[in-house]
Amino acid sequence: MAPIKSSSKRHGENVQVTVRCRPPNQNEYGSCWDVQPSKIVSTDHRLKKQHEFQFDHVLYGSDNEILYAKSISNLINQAMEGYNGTSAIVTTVFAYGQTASGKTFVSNLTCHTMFSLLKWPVIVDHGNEIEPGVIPRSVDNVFDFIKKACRLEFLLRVSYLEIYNETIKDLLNPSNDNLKIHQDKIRGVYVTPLTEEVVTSPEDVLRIIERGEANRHISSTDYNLHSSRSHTLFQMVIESRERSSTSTSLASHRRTLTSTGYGHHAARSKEVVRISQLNLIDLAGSEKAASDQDRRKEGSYINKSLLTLGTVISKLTDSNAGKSPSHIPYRDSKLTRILQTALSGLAKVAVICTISPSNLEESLNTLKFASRVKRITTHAKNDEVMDDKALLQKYRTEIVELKSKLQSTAELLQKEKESALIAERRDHDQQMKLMRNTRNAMKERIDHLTRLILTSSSVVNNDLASATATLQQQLHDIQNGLPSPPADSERKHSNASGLASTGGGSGSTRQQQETVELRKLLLKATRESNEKDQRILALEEQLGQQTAINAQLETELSVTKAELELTKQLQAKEGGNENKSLPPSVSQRKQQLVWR
Ligand SMILES: Nc1ncnc2c1ncn2[C@@H]1O[C@H](COP(=O)(O)OP(=O)(O)OP(=O)(O)O)[C@@H](O)[C@H]1O
Repeated sequence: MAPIKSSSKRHGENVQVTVRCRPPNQNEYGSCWDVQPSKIVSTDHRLKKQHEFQFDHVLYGSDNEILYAKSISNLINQAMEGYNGTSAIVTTVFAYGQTASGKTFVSNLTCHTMFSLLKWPVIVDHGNEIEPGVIPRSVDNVFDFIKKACRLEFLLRVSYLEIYNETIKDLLNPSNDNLKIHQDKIRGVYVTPLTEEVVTSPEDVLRIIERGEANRHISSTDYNLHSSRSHTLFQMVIESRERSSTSTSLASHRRTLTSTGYGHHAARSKEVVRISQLNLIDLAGSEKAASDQDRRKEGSYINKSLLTLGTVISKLTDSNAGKSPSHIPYRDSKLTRILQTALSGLAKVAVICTISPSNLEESLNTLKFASRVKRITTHAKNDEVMDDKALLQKYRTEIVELKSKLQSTAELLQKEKESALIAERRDHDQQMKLMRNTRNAMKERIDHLTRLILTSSSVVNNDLASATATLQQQLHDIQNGLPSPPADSERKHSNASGLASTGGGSGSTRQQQETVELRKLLLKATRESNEKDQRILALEEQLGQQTAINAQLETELSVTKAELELTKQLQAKEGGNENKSLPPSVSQRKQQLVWR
């Protein structure tokens, strides 16, 4: 992916070097060094001559706050805002020194102290009281900066790797233990495939470091109880851009997409995403041969890569001093290859060299290394990148696109909802109509069936209903002064009784007559019905009595049969006449049964 726009400005400056001499531990007595604010002088008479070195800062003791404030803080702020207030840079901080001289104490990556470090207490680490080191302070600084930078927006991603025995391992994904180094014009030298995690709080960062620390090679050696057996690189990529370009409105998005190019400066500058890189490196320390075989093997890899680092620094110093440029062996070790961008002068670099107070020879080597590094001139490259690799830009674009999609989806959804409501209402109406029709049909069917089933009361009701209807009709006719036609019942009754309708009598008289006749009919029907009911009741009672008698007879019959059987058996024994021997009760019962 080619960058849309990248601009570079160069400002030459020396690497910033700080030397810190740690206090003696319980096995050490006194110090071979006289430490002054920016100068360190050897005081040991074993040396043939006195050595004196000048650095940006020379410190003694354990105060990490002063070390951070003097050597690092400024650099981190520059990384965040872009120095000269215009652009972003690559910043590399590394700690260099012999084993057990205090490099890890400076960077302070000890995982079990990480979370308490955020609260800035005095921590006890391996029995020593320590303060938070460069890494937690830098993380805090980064987030403090973001809090105050109202006109900018940021996106931070971090990675964490180690170089152990010349293989590169992803500390955030330990199964990825043979990472490769690549280089291109846009990204410079980079390691791949390396896990990068987007972070949004200091806690996020420290949690990630803690995860990485758990996978790092740390062992006990002859010189240090918790010795780093690998070089580690903690990297934070800081993307930033002007907040005015964060407008995520659809209109502005469309303007951006349809813009014919980025030629117009104002329009272009709004879209610029600056990418800074902050590299915090904790080197393993040079050491003499260890007694343990594994430690010896690790030590030889550590020493070899540090030696290559020394050679690279020497060659760089030579070329900076105007001597004919020679081949710089960056590729001779993974460490120098990874540091190539920083060491070749395209970064702002701060080196913290640590020395032990009593180790003369090793400390002298460290100080010589430090003074060589001090002579290197770097040219921090200001990258203004409009590249679709910039996550910030990518995420913003995605947000705008998603918002636009969300809006159209919401509109579509609303329309769908409305048409669904209309359709639903239509369906509902149809269903209601259908149900109403079904209900009516059912009602009609019930009425019809009810009418078909005749009962005494239904018949009486029918008669009453038709009589009532006739009466109502007649009443209606009377009220309207119309001659009322004779009712069916009346006609029947008249025919039956031989009376002929005169047709000339007054309406009310005829009406009264008809009413009387009807009443008679009703009374007769009711009487008949009552009589029938009574007859039925009497018959039911009779039936009940008969059933009871039958039951009694059944019982008696079975008793008699038993008695008969008994008698027969007795007769058979006695050999006598049947009639003669029948008991009187049995003969009587026989007669009763016959009679019944
Ligand atoms: N400035 C200091 N003040 C007090 N104690 C210190 C200081 N620097 C280092 N120490 C202590 O010295 C011991 C060794 O320090 P540290 O582990 O940081 O050394 P190192 O250079 O990282 O060693 P290695 O290269 O073996 O990892 C630790 O116990 C540490 O607490």
